[in-house]
Amino acid sequence: MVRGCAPPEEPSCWSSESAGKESDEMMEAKDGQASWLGTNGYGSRREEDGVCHDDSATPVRANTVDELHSLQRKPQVVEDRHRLQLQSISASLASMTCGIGPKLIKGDPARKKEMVGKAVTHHQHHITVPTITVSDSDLKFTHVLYNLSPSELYEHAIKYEKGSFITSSGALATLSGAKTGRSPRDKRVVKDETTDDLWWGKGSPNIEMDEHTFLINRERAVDYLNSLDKVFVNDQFLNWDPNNRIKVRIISARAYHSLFMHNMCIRPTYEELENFGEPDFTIYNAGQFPCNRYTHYMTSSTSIDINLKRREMVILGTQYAGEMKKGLFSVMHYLMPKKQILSLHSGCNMGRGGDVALFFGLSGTGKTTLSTDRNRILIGDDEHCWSDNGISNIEGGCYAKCIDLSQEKEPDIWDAIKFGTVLENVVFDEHSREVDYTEKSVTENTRAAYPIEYIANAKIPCVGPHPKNVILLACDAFGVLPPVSKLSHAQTMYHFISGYTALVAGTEDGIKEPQATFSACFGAAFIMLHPTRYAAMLADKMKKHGATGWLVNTGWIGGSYGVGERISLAYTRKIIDAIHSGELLDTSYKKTDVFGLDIPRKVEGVPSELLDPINTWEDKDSYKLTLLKLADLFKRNFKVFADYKNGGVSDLADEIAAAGPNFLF
Ligand SMILES: Nc1ncnc2c1ncn2[C@@H]1O[C@H](COP(=O)(O)OP(=O)(O)OP(=O)(O)O)[C@@H](O)[C@H]1O
Ligand SMILES: O=C([O-])CC(=O)C(=O)O
Ligand SMILES: [Ca+2]
Ligand SMILES: [Mn+2]
Repeated sequence: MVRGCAPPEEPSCWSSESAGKESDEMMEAKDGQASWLGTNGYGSRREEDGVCHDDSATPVRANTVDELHSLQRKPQVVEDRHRLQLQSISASLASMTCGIGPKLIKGDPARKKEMVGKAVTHHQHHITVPTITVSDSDLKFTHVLYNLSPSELYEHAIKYEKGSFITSSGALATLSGAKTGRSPRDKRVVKDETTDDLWWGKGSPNIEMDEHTFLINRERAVDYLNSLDKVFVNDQFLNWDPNNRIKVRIISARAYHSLFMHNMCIRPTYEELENFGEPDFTIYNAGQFPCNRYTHYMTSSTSIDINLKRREMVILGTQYAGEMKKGLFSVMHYLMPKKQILSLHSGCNMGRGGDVALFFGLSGTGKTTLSTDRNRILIGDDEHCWSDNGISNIEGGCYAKCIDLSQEKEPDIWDAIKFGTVLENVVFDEHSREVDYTEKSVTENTRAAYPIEYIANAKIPCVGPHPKNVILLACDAFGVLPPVSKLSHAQTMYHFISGYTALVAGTEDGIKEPQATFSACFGAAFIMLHPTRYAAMLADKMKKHGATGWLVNTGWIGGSYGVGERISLAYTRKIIDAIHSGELLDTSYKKTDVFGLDIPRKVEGVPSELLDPINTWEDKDSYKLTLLKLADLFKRNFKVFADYKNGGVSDLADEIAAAGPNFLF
């Protein structure tokens, strides 16, 4: 039995409580034969007719299997507030052209049949919007599956979504469909009178769209969602800082999407949900349905559209769940700086003594891997805010890369992959359901999304004091950046604005092998304002709170990609330990040519010859050429920022530009 509870109309002797009492009595009765025999109550043997009946257990009071099943479930109490929730959801799903929302019923459409003969309205609350019916879609009901639990979402996924399976660890394996990474080229932002301060034009991730086209796509998504039998609705929060938290609503067609967001956003308590009211931002995820390529601004059948004025986002033509996560992150990159709060594409953890470290870096550089650390408390793995009160995580979950995941190297992430976790695009044994993390046959970008409390030493609530160390992670496929260097203030800004890495395969659609990339603020795909605006805020906060900047190369040593190899995670962890402990603050340093980086001569647990990359390259000439090549790429990339006058860091601009590589080519 899932729950030993009876429907409220049944006498209380059917409750689990009295069932428990009965068995106690039976235990007592064991000693005294007299009371054991001849009793007629449940739980005893009757021998009056000379036949020993096998009914020593309490018989079930049900005439059919269906009735028995109905006893399993504790019905939800339905009250007036559910009507308000449904009204709010119907308003969210209102079509622009007819101005009214669909008729909604709360509950699973599959349970309709079971309910026949029962008091359906006890379980399924519905609202109807008074209207003169003009279309067939107005005649139907849409079932709303509101903030379902992981167990319920598992059942929906397994029943209705191809490719959904329970793996041997209990995680839900699922497929994200044709897209296995984000599609930044298909992202659009509505340009209107409220978005003058956004970063537009060359280098910006914000490709413009007009309001009318947005509404066309919105209508397409809403019509699609309303045509379905059922939609999933998640009402959740973003940002653990209670003063700056926002309420988000995600309307989607797949249990996979609903479970993903359940894990990734902050889960409201029962009381918080009672008082949720209207969302601050709504996502319409109609990912299975394409956009119409004849629509203006559309260059493919995928479109991810953000409208800041309407506080809405529409997803068409991609089921990759990361679009929702990172779409909301873009929104936070717009909203938070307006309140002087810096939004960051970074991981964050804290030592037992309260020292906080930020881990910046592009996709695949190690934010999740390195912020998840046995010896430290995890605040978050990917998206944070830095306000006057300190750091807060934006999310309620983590999103780890799984390719080549091993229990030995990443034990905490391994342990987090259990019941409730969404495993995207992994390959598993058909029978044992053991996942093979080395398999890339669906994609290299396999992922696990789990609630943050699945990491044993997570900090709940996910907030912490001002950071002491700011670690910039780069996965340098050229293999010329040192494994670790200490940065001056200007160098920290230079490398933050540059946002260099060698993008690791897969996270962005179409990238199949590492290639050098510059992405301002280590997240150009998500920022909304000009990069210098975020950099100025970071400079200010680091100065004010005395944080030290570090550049850590989690990429190649001993040669470029193809010749050398990626530095071992074990060494990188030793380097990070030395930063946290303060060991690297008082060690001796030497300055490198070209980039002018200060590299330590010694790090506990790491062979010293690794610390200067020239030592690990066999071909020294090739090393020098590669170093100059990378430096040149840095210079070219930085030119657009050095020329930029309106970012608010003009006094700093020269100093920052001078902190980049210096050489004659
Ligand atoms: N030396 C190393 N340091 C860090 N990570 C390493 C190292 N060597 C290999 N890796 C692997 O690189 C990957 C880093 O991915 P991770 O999930 O931490 O990326 P991320 O920065 O969080 O990216 P995203 O923003 O896309 O989530 C992991 O698969 C990790 O096992
Ligand atoms: O958004 C994603 O798909 C994964 C991620 O964290 C990133 O790319 O930074
Ligand atoms: Ca991550
Ligand atoms: Mn990320």
